[in-house]
Amino acid sequence: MTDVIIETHAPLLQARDIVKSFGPVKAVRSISLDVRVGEVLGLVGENGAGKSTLLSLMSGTLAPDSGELMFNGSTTQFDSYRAATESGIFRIFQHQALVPNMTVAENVYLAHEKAFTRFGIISQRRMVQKTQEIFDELSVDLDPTAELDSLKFAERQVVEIVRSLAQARLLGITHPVILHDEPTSALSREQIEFFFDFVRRIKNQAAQVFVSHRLDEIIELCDRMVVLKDGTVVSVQNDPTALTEKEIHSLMVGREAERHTRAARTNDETEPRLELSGFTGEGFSDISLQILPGEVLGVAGVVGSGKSDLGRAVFELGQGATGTLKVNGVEPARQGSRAGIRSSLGYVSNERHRDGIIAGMSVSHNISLPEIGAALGPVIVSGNRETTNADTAIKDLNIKAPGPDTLVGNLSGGNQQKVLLARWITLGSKLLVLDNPTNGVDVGAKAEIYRIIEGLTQQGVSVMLISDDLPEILSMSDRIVVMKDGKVTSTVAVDVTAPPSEVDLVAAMV
Ligand SMILES: Nc1ncnc2c1ncn2[C@@H]1O[C@H](COP(=O)(O)OP(=O)(O)OP(=O)(O)O)[C@@H](O)[C@H]1O
Repeated sequence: MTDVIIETHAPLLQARDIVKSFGPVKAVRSISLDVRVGEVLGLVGENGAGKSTLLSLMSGTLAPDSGELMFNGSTTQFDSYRAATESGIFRIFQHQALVPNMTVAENVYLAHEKAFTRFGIISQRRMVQKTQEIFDELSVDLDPTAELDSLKFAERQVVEIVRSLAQARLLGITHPVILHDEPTSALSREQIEFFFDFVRRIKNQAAQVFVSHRLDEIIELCDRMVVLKDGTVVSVQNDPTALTEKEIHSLMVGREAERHTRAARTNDETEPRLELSGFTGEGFSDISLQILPGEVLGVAGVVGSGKSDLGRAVFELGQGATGTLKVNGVEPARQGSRAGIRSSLGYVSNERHRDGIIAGMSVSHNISLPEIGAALGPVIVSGNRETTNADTAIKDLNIKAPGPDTLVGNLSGGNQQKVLLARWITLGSKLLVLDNPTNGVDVGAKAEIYRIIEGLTQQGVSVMLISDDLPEILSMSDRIVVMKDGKVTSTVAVDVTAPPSEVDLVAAMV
């Protein structure tokens, strides 16, 4: 950790009584808050509490219905994200806005090449030099000439933040506002340390807001914390370290989170639901494992260990892979994901935006998609059944949506994730491959999802739970396989009364 002497500053960005509704949904009801240079302000709240809407209002993607934004002491109105960045407000998303096959320096000055152009020629040398200067100043040990692709995810995130600082300087702005929107959800613990260290190091350079569902991270990183509930600020805490996760959660919802404890597997069927032997494909090799009916097999490993590749390959029934894959004792034809669905497999990917959700479709259509997608011929899903299924899912998974016809793109991130899970539950899949299924889901909803998974396993559903969330994998799994460099390096049986510690699991992972 780097020690930084923090200077105190006047508020850089202020929201005053800001209000935003979407039709009947009051996403933000009269919120006022200050963001200051020298601090990281944590923003927490349940799924749908209004965090993303507030960030969109502060960064010009949404206009408030009423209320005002003050930047540097003057009332401001940004009519686009571009206008906000030109004033020095940057939002950093989980899905990085970087260009993979360009160099680090080119990414840092993306869309600002003009500053390095003379007589129509871009001076790469000056761009690299400027990037190196800023890296030196911020003690960033990265090569400006490296291709972005060669960097780890957390390093790319640092490049994105440096870009905000560098571009602000080009525009003559001394202190930008940096809005970190759930930046850690795709990071391993080691990468989180690296990222946090950098965020702390730039405290005096920018005013930073940090949104996360991981309350331990809020306690670890943030100097102040604002708790949102139903679009209002319900609490401002000047020292989050004085609180426990449980206390923060009770501020968020008005009750304390229950820690999930699981009953041991009761199913006594012995024919494996899934059996892999010598299973080899892109990103993993020689995998041998079994999952029994009603069993949760946790798959742990650092980012890049091959666990996500393995999960996807199982769902695709080993298309393009070698070795044995059996579902219920039979080797199915390796025909990809549609055939996987027909073999009663369900899959939640860790990239909900890339291969999960269809934002422009309703909740009910999103839920019935696999049924339609997997069919060999035309299929009729009655509108009534679709609506009933969606109504049930909304109730069971506590999806915050006005109704089954709501477009999924209009739901908060965590609620979109619940819609993805609902697909497979509705379809009655017997083997669920879940890759970080509670990514972006709040603590309360997580407990609901765990209860649902447990209910499914009691009905004989098997689960391959791939997760970077160690408490999740430890509390949900009957057995855990640990992967490293594409191979299974150990298998741990979990005794529900005395599960292994996180430290033991991490030691096996690295
Ligand atoms: N474009 C939109 N159209 C309609 N409703 C919307 C839209 N964007 C957000 N909402 C609604 O506004 C409310 C607040 O959503 P928001 O995305 O701000 O929550 P959040 O706190 O960021 O949640 P999460 O933690 O799940 O990301 C939710 O009820 C959501 O469904």
